[in-house]
Amino acid sequence: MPTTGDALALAATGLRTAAARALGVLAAADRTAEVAHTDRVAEAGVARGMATAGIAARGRQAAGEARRACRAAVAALAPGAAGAPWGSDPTPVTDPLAYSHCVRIGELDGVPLLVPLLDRASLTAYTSESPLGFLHGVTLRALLGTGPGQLALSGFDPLLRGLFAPFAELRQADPDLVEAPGASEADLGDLLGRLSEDVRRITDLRRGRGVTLGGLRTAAGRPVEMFRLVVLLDLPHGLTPALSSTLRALLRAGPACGISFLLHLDPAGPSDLFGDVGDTVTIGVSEGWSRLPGTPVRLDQPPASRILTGAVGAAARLARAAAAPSVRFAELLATADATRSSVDGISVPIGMDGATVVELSLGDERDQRHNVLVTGAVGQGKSNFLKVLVHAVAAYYAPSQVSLYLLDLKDGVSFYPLAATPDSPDWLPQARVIGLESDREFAVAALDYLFGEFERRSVLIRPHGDNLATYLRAVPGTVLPRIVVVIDEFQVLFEETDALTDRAVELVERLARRGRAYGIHLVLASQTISGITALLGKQDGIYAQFPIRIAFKNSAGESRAILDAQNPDAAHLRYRGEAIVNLDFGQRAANRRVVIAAGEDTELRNIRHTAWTRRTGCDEPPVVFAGGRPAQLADAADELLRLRAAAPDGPRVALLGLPIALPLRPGGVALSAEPGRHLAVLGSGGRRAEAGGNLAVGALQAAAVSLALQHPAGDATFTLLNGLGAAEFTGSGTDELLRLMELLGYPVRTIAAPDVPDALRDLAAALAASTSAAGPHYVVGLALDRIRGMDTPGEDFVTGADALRTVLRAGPVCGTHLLGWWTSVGTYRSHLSFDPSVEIDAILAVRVSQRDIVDLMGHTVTWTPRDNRALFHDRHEHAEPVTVVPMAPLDRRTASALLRVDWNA
Ligand SMILES: Nc1ncnc2c1ncn2[C@@H]1O[C@H](COP(=O)(O)OP(=O)(O)OP(=O)(O)O)[C@@H](O)[C@H]1O
Repeated sequence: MPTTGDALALAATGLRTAAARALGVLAAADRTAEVAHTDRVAEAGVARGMATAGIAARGRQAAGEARRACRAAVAALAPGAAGAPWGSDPTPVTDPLAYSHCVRIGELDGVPLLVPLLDRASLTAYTSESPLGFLHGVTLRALLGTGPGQLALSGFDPLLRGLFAPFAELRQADPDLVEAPGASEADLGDLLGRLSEDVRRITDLRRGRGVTLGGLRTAAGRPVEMFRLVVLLDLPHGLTPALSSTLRALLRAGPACGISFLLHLDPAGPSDLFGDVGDTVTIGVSEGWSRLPGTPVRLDQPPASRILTGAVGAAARLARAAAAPSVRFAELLATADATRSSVDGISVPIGMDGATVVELSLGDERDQRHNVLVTGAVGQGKSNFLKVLVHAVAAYYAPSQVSLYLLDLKDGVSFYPLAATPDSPDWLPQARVIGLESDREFAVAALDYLFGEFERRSVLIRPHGDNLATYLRAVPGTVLPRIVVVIDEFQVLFEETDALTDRAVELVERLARRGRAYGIHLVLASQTISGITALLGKQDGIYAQFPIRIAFKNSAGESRAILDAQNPDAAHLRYRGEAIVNLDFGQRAANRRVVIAAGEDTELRNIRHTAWTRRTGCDEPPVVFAGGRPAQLADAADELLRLRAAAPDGPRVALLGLPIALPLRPGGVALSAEPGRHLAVLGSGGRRAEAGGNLAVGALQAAAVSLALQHPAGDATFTLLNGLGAAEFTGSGTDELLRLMELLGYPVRTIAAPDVPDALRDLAAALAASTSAAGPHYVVGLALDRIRGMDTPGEDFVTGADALRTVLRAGPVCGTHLLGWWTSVGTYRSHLSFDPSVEIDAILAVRVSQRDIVDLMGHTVTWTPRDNRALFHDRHEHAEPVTVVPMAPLDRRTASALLRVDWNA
């Protein structure tokens, strides 16, 4: 970077060469320069050069070359927008060491007129007009020409003109960059006092080196201290004789310490108060003109407010990015080789406090902490922290030492890469359960499962003083990993007022309170914990089980909610990724400001891959629940093979979907010979493709195919009663079903809607006459409520509905089972007898209202219809209904995948 001296020399050389070459009047130019030199304005050095250039150029027609020379000087002295006319979108410089030695204030005969500023001088402007436009222009130029976050603004605004209002965004980015201007004499005294301190401190830094702050920064190659521009309005307001002399001292000593002043004086006051002090340039501003010796200068128009706010915004963004401290995750993990033992706890590095690496320790001993609460406003680094924590655990602990249960209750994608994906076959072996876009049901199911694990462990560990470490030492060789349960956006668990929330509160409370003894630790993260009403009253009880509090930047209210009523410090954090880490229930004295490591994607991928290749004895991939995706029958191949192998000895199971429970395993209705072993699918099913297509039809297709595969001997028949129109038949993949069943060896007999009542009458008659089982027969009914004539008596005075009831009553014992879908619950009721539950045990409700659910399943059951979910109740098997993800309708891909399976393996 050229120094000011270089640039001045450059300007002078350019000027002289240009002048000499053009006219050979170097002497005259020098004389002009000399004239200018005697003037106080030109004392400021660069202004002198520029004025000279302008005068020389005007006088000698060497404007072109002189201007070129000037341009080079301008670029060096006033980088970027500091020296350029206002364009439409002035941008800040990005070099952290750049600073505005000079700023442009106008033009002199077509030559930019620069005045020296940072590191060199101060500027006094006399004007009786509003000075704000001029001062904002100079301030903005200084800001844009100085490295991001390297110029701080201080001010005095006794008439409350809104001195720094346009710089509010910079203040938001970093409050240290824009101090709120003072207005009273006391404020001015305080400001000048602090500045005197700064000058003393920076003078100490420079001692013996004879350089300015800018020189010191250049020599060090890094930003040592920042520059400060002090804008004082409406002087001599507030200026006592004592303060005046302090200010004079600061004008002399400040610039070399990086502190320059921009003073506005009212011409009605004492004239030329500071013009003779140090390197202060004085100009008078009047209607856009300023007078230099003998030469009127056209000042630049103040920047338009759009330009001003846009440019300040750009500077603020750069300042924010440049200022944020960053810690590389890889540096923290230098020696991670997955060999740590979790017997006595888990300890992993998460960030830095200054030069100290900060570890997070989870354990049960007196000096350890067992559960963690995390909050932070949107985008402040909470998800990054959870990723860092999970990957640090994977880097230090083998799967035999730690198991991770990871639930994301929002649409977050943070945990997505931990499971195998189409692009990368590896998965994180420490992860046992990954819930992506989990809903409350899945989270509660996971907590239920963990509570089962808690009870299992309690039987083993209780005899050993309820202490995991004692137990593991007493029974060497036992593998009992510590469990870390991470729930992101955990407040979703408690959002409703229903039985599920009650269960969630109960489970979280129990696991938080008692899980520690058995090596179960909770990490609960949320944007907000102040609004969790379900925990009101219990709050102290539950949160008292979370000694570790990690608070990213948030509101003061949230800070007090997560830390302590007396602890608003998370609101004062400045950078994203910075957090208060507090191991003492949020007590303010225990606050530690930590820069959490930044988990960069490639680093995280490498950690996962290493963990995956090292996964000895852990070949089971994690259970992945992707709550937003419909279930696919092709994914149930393992379960189908198991059912097929068990088929000769037990009832066949019609698979319908994925019950939300752990272990996550496809489920359905077992069709034994007992009365009532049929299935009713009720509700509209939903037709939107993005909601998984018609899930009622999908569930029935899955039921048919899964039953067929459980009759390896080919000893079953299938009949389809079709109430669907042609378009819906094809659109719902039912033609695909027929094709697949044919290929599997089970051609389906399809009965068209008008023939259904007769077909039912025939079937009822055959069943009534039969005394022994006629062989398995599955009757699949689609849209049975759309079949006309079900109530019309036939020749034998029997209606289709009568025949249906006979089939339901007489079917199971003969191996005949109905799997039927009714859109309307009312029609379903009218087709069956007074109490349908006598005839059909199992109901899958897809898009059924709460009122109908109460009617069908009892008044204690609550249900909100939603995409991709159904409520399943098999009266015979379960006391309570369960939520399931129904199987999606068949398509060509699923059918091909099913055909590729070797069912006889
Ligand atoms: N410790 C950090 N160091 C550096 N950059 C970070 C750090 N933490 C977060 N960031 C940056 O901030 C961005 C937002 O972080 P993150 O997604 O973790 O925020 P969040 O609080 O989880 O947001 P949300 O609530 O929207 O999920 C990240 O993309 C990352 O670039």
